[in-house]
Amino acid sequence: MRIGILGGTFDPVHYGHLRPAAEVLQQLQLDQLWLMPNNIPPHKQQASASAAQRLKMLQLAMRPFPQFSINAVELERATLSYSVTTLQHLRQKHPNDMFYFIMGTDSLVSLTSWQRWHELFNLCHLVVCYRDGWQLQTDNPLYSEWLQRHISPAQHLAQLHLGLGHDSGDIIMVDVAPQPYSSTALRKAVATEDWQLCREAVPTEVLDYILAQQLYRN
Ligand SMILES: Nc1ncnc2c1ncn2[C@@H]1O[C@H](COP(=O)(O)OP(=O)(O)OP(=O)(O)O)[C@@H](O)[C@H]1O
Ligand SMILES: O=C(O)c1ccc[n+]([C@@H]2O[C@H](COP(=O)([O-])O)[C@@H](O)[C@H]2O)c1
Repeated sequence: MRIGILGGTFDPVHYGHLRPAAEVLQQLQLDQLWLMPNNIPPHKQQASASAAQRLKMLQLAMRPFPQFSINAVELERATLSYSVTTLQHLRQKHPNDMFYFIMGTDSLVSLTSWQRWHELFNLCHLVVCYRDGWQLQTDNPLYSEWLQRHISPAQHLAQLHLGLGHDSGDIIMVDVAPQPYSSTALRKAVATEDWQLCREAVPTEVLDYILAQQLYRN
């Protein structure tokens, strides 16, 4: 199987996660899409909502997306959620599957600060979705790697069909409809009662849950 993984803190989940993931699933003709909440984000402060609350919000959000499921492997690990550790584990557990790790351009531009980042190219393909305000600059240490590895979804699929593709190592650049939302802006929007932004960016069931649990009020 070919499996897309969107890792994140999801504090809270929003359409900037869900819609690009759905587009990637379709454009790359993937079999499954896993949402993978982290436990201890390596490069961020600890989440404001608990792991159980972030998981519940994901469960509510994914209902309209039948090919989405949640992989909670990082929540079961008490250490920092390094992606390389997770992908090594997943490759061992699913030796016949191919993994596509999905991220926004904000994550791509800081990839060289990730733990053993170069090993990711032996474990999965990276799928990069456009995110407003972020672009890989020529002076980024990743730039030369990107030049060698980047490919469009159509080229990637054509190579697979011809039997010329690889199990891992491509950087697949996917054009997705821009989603100008972030969890940071949404936490602020809840605190300032900007319900218009909340309703636009978060599924109704998730917003109801945020309000019922009194999350992000300060
Ligand atoms: N609006 C968006 N468009 C495209 N990709 C996104 C968007 N929001 C988040 N992502 C991607 O989803 C993944 C998980 O993101 P995360 O859960 O950290 O959300 P976030 O909105 O970036 O959170 P925060 O504002 O707290 O930093 C990351 O790879 C990130 O690049
Ligand atoms: O492995 C790392 O060093 C690493 C550094 C930063 C982020 N990540 C992963 O990238 C995904 C998005 O992270 P974030 O911080 O934007 O929620 C999530 O799965 C993180 O665990 C991983």
